[in-house]
Amino acid sequence: MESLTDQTLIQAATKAREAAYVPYSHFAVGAAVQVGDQIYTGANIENASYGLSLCAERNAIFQAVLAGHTHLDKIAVIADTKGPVSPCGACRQVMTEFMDPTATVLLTNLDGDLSQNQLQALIPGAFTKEDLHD
Ligand SMILES: O=c1ccn([C@H]2C[C@H](O)[C@@H](CO)O2)c(=O)[nH]1
Ligand SMILES: [Zn+2]
Repeated sequence: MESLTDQTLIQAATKAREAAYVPYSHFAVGAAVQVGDQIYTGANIENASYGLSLCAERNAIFQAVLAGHTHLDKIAVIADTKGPVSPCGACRQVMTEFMDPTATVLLTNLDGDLSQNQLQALIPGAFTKEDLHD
């Protein structure tokens, strides 16, 4: 089995983005999580009560978790932004729960601008379960 390429993961995020429900912001985001040779996808889903909206990244991550995976290898995120899309703080924190600090976060846009990051660079000093209790 050939290993899954970054382009394949980005394509999955791009396809997932088409299902975004964004009647308020009109800002569609797609995300795809890699676990081994499997891919779980998500898009942002908004609500008339704006604060209940959920980002693409968390929808994709939670799909993977619901399928039984709590250790995720990689995530790709795409939106129609000037440069590579920037995940919100909540999503960076949720990535921290299920990905290694050195795991790759691929951020891109519809023009193909791509930034490849280690998660730890996107959320320095992240709060983790190690910070709980003593
Ligand atoms: O990385 C991001 C940034 C924003 N959004 C969503 C939240 C909201 O639905 C819309 C505008 O903020 O985009 C994401 O899904 N991911
Ligand atoms: Zn977010």
